Amino acid sequence: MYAVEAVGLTRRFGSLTAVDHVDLAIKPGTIYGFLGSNGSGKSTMIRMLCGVLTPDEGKGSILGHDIVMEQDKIRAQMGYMSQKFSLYPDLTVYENLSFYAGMYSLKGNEKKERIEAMLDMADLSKRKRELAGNLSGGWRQRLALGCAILHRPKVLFLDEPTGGVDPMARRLFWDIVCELAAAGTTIMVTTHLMDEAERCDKVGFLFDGKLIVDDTIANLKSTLPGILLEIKSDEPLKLKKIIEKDRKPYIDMYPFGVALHILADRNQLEEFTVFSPQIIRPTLEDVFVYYLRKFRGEVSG
Ligand SMILES: Nc1ncnc2c1ncn2[C@@H]1O[C@H](COP(=O)(O)OP(=O)(O)OP(=O)(O)O)[C@@H](O)[C@H]1O
Repeated sequence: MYAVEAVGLTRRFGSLTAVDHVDLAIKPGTIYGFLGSNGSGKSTMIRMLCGVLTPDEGKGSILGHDIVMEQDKIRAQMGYMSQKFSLYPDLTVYENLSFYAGMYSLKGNEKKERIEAMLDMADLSKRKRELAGNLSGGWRQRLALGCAILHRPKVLFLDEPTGGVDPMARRLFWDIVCELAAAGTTIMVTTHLMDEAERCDKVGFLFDGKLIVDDTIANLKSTLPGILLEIKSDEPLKLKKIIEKDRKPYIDMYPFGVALHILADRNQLEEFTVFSPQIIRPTLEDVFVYYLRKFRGEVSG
């Protein structure tokens, strides 16, 4: 049984199709990274899976339970941390955890134990009497995670959990996420950051509400066609124009920071020797650029 499954899941807002017939099948214990530019539909997808929004078409299930009809069976097994961490700024760290414990119907010793475990996990024991509103970003984020996993959910949705958090706090957060997954929790997490995506077992890439990539990182990198060349240049756009003018053959070509990346077949390599290219291993960003350009029909080769 899949931990998270969707078949043709669709949601419209007026004439806009925010999520467009998305299929997903995520196995238990997976960290699934959900990527895509602003407005591509990631939050809408997660909000449908969490039962906050009703789909217009398609079906979804969490641990085999229908996301529309069986929310009561899902709620106790699912955690959700939204973009705007839903903490109460006027309550202390402890009171926030206590409030969420109440929402999950945790009582007595179990409630106490779980709150202590979360304070420990988030390294917040010394700050348990501080107001949540006074915590800095990284602490607030870990408190929000603590509130979302108090009840030991089997499936956890994290919607851009590390926005506005410094790199050190991000790393700590991800260490916790990886530990949860190693213990069997299925995690679906949205991010804009490639280093975070690299820590996922599988990634999905949404564009205009459509899922255009859905695979393991290793598979995605190994199925990129041809060989990837990097030509360092302060003016990659100018270099691109020169190569286009020379009508050199390639599969795809695009500026990449202070370089030009060219995907080429092995037998096309010698065409580029004059530019002293390096053969490089594709990054996840190269993979997304390729699939996005292919989806838009912009890949020439
Ligand atoms: N409640 C709503 N009413 C109308 N339009 C909405 C609503 N929620 C989302 N949208 C629109 O649906 C599209 C997808 O939004 P969504 O928030 O799912 O994208 P996203 O990929 O999560 O973006 P971001 O990375 O900025 O969070 C956007 O065009 C957004 O404006």
